[in-house]
Amino acid sequence: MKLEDLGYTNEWEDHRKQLNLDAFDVGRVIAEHKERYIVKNAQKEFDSEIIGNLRYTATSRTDFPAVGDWVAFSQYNDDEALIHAVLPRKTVIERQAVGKKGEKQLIATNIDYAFIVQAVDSDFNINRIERYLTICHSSKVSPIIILNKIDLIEASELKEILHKVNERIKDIPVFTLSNETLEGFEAIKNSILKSKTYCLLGSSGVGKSTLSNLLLNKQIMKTSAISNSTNKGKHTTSHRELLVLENGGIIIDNPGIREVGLTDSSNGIETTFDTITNLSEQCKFKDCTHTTETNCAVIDAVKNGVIDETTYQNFLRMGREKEHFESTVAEKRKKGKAFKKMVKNMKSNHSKYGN
Ligand SMILES: Nc1nc2c(ncn2[C@@H]2O[C@H](COP(=O)(O)OP(=O)(O)OP(=O)(O)O)[C@@H](O)[C@H]2O)c(=O)[nH]1
Ligand SMILES: [Zn+2]
Repeated sequence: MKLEDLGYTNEWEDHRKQLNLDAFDVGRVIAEHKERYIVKNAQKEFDSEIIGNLRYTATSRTDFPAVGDWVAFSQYNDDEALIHAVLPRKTVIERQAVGKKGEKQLIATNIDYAFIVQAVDSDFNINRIERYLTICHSSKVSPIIILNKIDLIEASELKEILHKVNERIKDIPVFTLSNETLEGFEAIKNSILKSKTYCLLGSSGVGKSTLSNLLLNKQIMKTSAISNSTNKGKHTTSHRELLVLENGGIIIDNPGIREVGLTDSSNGIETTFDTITNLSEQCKFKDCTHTTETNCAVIDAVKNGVIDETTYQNFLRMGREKEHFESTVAEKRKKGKAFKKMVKNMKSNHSKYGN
């Protein structure tokens, strides 16, 4: 195996040189568990942790390595290593941290393509597809839609679903699949590119694990415990979340990807709903919210049936969520500043009174 087989490119090599990390080895994080990481290079896997300096200078969770990251590391034992730096990320999939408003949590990095998996029976929901598309666009990950479980519906129903999808979603590949009969499987497998990294997005039960097991020929999914020579209590996860497929594609199958929420998606929403964005240039008011204004090109388009009512509702809802997320971040920053100011005042008072 070569580093390239894990997805390494000249781009990262250039970064490594620019950052003066030549003295270190480079490897990819293939699993993470409680701040311990499995880092893989061309030769082997290392049970790793980050150096203190990286820990102390970290200002948020996103400064820590995540599955998919390229890291500069130094080996200190047969199979143990220290991570010194995370190389710049090409793409990032993140979500709002559970229970922590406004804080982001990395789910996986350096993913090239995301399979958005949806089951055509009970789970099928075009709004949800759009939601995942938004996440992909804001993460700079290229989406590919997979409509799974086609064995559970009639051909005519599938035709209808495909029609709906093609009407609402443009320029994105759509595959149909049955993990059960394997219809459509070869086409998906053959579309996978060597040394490119893929992930699977979608609700629970849509068939993501079944598909990745099929792609992996199953054997590789078996979890094998990492070396016993590592200290007790420091044991890392035994589950690899990044795996190389037989045909050279790389897959990240990661439980964190479930329930991916909407964080600040910069212009992700705008990309998915580019019709709406284009139209909004024709609105009478520059800051039109497309909700109650007169001479709003978007509302008119909805009335005339140019824009689907659900797409419009989705657009408004995501806009509200994005706003909410941004305001909680702003609030946190404000609180942080106020706290710092208070500390500073306290300190200067102390020095004034000679304490
Ligand atoms: N009929 C049918 N059942 C399928 C198909 N794909 C998966 N299933 C079944 O659907 C159930 C859920 O599949 P999983 O692969 O575990 O779904 P998942 O998306 O990984 O779900 P989580 O692990 O909860 O995220 C299992 O019982 C599968 O056997 C399919 O194409 N057709
Ligand atoms: Zn408007």
